[in-house]
Amino acid sequence: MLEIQNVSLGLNEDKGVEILKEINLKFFEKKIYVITGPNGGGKSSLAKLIMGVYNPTAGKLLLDGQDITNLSITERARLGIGYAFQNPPRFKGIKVKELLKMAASHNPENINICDLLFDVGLCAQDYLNRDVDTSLSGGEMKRIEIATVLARNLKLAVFDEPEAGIDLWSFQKLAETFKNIHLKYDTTIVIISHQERIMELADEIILLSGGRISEQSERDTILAKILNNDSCLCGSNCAKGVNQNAQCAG
Ligand SMILES: Nc1ncnc2c1ncn2[C@@H]1O[C@H](COP(=O)(O)OP(=O)(O)OP(=O)(O)O)[C@@H](O)[C@H]1O
Repeated sequence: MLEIQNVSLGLNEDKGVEILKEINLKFFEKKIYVITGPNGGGKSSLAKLIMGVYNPTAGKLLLDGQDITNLSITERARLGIGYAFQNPPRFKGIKVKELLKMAASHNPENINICDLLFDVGLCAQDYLNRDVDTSLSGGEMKRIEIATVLARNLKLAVFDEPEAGIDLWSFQKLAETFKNIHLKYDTTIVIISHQERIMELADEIILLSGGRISEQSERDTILAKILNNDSCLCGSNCAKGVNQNAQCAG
């Protein structure tokens, strides 16, 4: 469905510093992919590249065979690629039902906004007329953001650290929400996350470090490696307790 072919991304002025290097990935229909790895590894940059916020300095992106490398965010959104923000924006003066109706405006007959709220664990009666402002808690806002992504009936939805700012209890519910979405909707889901509970939902886990894919495998194989490995994931082979007198390189 979405294919990333040999993509690199340079972000400073002369594009000399590569943040992503020779990335090759294929995302298939109706699967959940979790991208994980150390801070600064390139996860959010990869998400922005899929969205069209960044254009690659080399390589191509194909959606169902169509070259979308140079398409804008809006053009990609029209083709069914969407993104859920780490900190969802609040919209003063807009009610939850209006936000969801706007999101569903391309396929209003097929979307029941009450069902959508139910799917993300919110009671329609309590939330339809709430303002999308700071009166909503972080967890409620995240759920409403996920509901807007679902309302758009996307081919591919990217969620950047959906767990950020969510308390443990709400987090368990959020993980269940993703599970239910996966059962009910055809959307391919790409989640950027550091959380084991989210990684457990994945069909495949992609480990990104130093701008490269250091591993990509089905969930159980890679999860076992991550959880049993006390060496760091940065790709420099630094292991706990080894050579304690070593100076940091560079
Ligand atoms: N606009 C930018 N200009 C210059 N450097 C950038 C820019 N955006 C990101 N970077 C750098 O690129 C690298 C990858 O950043 P990115 O945000 O993609 O990492 P990440 O894996 O999402 O990290 P985290 O887990 O901390 O969210 C980092 O070293 C970051 O400082």
